[in-house]
Amino acid sequence: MMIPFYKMHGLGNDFVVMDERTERFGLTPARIAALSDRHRGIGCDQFVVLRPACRAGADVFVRFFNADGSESGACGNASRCVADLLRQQGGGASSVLQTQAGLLAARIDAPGEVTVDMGPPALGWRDVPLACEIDTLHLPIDGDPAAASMGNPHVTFFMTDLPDPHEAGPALERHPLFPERANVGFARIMSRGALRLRVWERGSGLTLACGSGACATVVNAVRRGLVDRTCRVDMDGGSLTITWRAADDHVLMTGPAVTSFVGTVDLDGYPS
Ligand SMILES: N[C@H](CCC[C@H](N)C(=O)O)C(=O)O
Repeated sequence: MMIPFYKMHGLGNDFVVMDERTERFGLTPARIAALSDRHRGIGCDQFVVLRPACRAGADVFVRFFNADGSESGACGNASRCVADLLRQQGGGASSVLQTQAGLLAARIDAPGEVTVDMGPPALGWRDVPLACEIDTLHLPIDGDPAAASMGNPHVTFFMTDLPDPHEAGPALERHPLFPERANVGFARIMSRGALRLRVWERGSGLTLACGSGACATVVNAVRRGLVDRTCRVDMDGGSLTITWRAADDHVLMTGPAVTSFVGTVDLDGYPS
């Protein structure tokens, strides 16, 4: 069964996008993980599935899956890519994405430049979620991190020298304090308007960029009084501009979206 897919990326955080708006392809977690494998499959950080929207005002329902097959409520870089894909398919400059974390408004600012309203952060311990009632601004973990949710769990360590995320990332991703695991951000403040970030992502490992991680990191940095509400986030793959808007508590994320290629894959060769 030959199925088309789009290969896309946001700052090198890459995706396979499959469109199930008219037909289902039996995309189980096992099949998604096999397709996401960089040696035996197509290869990607996240696998994105489009479904018909079922909430009023939404243009499409988008589901995000990590390379290990686990599902996430949010994926900022992929959200920008889906918005650009809708534009390529004849949509206008504005679209609304239905996600597990809520409705996201997206706007094409210029070709390949997209702003997504990621909605408000969730800052309570149950929201992240954490395993017990704890102040999310100072977690009882070495390095005194903060935690926040952008529809997915993020823990942020503020440091002067960024470590190799491969060293501490895997254990922190699965720390007992995070019952749904966590995306682990390592951030260095450069000024009131800029920070450097590397993220060990839940279910995918180190990526070149993490959109929801950039949002959560700016939120946590503002909460700590370290940066202003509009901040540039520099990651290995490039930079995003994040604004945590005081007027409505929403977090806006602006950055690129790229279609690398379109392909087809025979799903019969992958486990169901
Ligand atoms: N690994 C994340 C999902 C992808 C997030 C990242 N790629 C982004 O751009 O937000 C999680 O399991 O919550």
